[in-house]
Amino acid sequence: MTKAAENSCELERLAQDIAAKTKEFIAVLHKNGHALPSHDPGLPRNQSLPPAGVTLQTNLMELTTELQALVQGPRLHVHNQILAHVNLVNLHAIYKLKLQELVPIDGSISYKHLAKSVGVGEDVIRRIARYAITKHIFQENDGNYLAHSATSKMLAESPMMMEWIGMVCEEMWPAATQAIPALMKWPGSQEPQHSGYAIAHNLDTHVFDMLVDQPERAARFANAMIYFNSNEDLAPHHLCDAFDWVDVKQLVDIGGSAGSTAVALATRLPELNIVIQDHAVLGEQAQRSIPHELSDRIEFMAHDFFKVQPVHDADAYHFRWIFHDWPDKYCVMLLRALIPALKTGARVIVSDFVVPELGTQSRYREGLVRGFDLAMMELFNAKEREQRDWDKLFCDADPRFLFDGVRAVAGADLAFISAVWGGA
Ligand SMILES: C[S@@+](CC[C@H](N)C(=O)[O-])C[C@H]1O[C@@H](n2cnc3c(N)ncnc32)[C@H](O)[C@@H]1O
Repeated sequence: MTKAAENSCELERLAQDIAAKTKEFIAVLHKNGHALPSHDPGLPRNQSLPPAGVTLQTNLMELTTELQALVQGPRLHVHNQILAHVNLVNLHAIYKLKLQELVPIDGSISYKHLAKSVGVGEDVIRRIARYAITKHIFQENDGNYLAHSATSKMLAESPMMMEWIGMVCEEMWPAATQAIPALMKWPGSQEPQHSGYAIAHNLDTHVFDMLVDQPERAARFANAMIYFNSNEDLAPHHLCDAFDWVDVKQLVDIGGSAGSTAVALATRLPELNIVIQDHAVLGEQAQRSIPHELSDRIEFMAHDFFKVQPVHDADAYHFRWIFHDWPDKYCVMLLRALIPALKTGARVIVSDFVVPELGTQSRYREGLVRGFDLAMMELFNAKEREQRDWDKLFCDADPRFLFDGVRAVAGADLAFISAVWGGA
């Protein structure tokens, strides 16, 4: 078979698979009483799909991404990736001008009125809105009025997602433009301040050390984490299914931010007591997020995780999305800071991505994790790690950490990596 014939077979195979999976997806939605996907803002959203629906959704994303790449051909495929950067210009405008809030939930607003409210020219507002409309964000009525689509309505009703958008547009995006200059300026560096973020924001410390003195930016970072954690595939409660918790009565959640993980664990594990440790600046936000009925089992403690661990003899010490913020040298320091507090058999758990070996998952799924990897590079000169990197980190920190492998939980994007303290 010629190469051209093979490609046409590949296209047809993808199209047939897409048609078959779409049918299955619709059947699952019907079976579970869900509305079919639509851009209509009047239809229900946030339908939590059953596991079969989530799998089909992922399959369809994988297949349609592959179909698009083939149909576009190499030139258009790259061309469209480059053009996509203006999506951030558009989302930044929506965030900054609060357009999602100004458009009434059940009505519309004229461009003229909108322009007056935000103090920007009507022509500019119309251009921003009309680009957004091409991405299914907002819809236009009668040529002069802006109304919600399903997506813009979701933005209006998701303040934490808007915080994430603001964080990406104002903190990460400038950093992204400096990521490669940083690599070239400090080749092979193991210092977190040798990053695109540091150049873009004129910093000589780690991002989190800067945030200590900037409560508003710190709160936006924490809110972005709350948004992430509210997505089922990244929800902290999956950790409950990774281990047998019978013997775990006390856990320290190190770098636990405003407490999403602590609340999720304490809700499902009624015997568990949790200490959240983070910078003092997050204490108030954490106190607010702990429900009254859990307040006798969760406490917040201000603690710098590079200093010696003050909570001795806990059954488990947990780091969620901490190690990927730091180069290896600092991860080893984090583990060593625990040692004086550890009793024999204490478990150290890390909830983080594990980068799959190249080609062992779909390009779509592998691309998501490798995207985080580059984001960690731009922000902190840090990285996501493969399984062997995790093993090595524990080993480099101290051979008495007995690496206990990586656990996966169905439906969870993060993996659960752990080691047991074998020292006396
Ligand atoms: C990416 S966030 C992860 C938050 C949380 N574990 C989660 O999964 O939602 C990293 C956290 O580490 C905290 N952090 C950074 N440096 C720290 C330090 N030296 N001591 C304690 N916490 C720190 C930050 O304040 C932030 O809450």
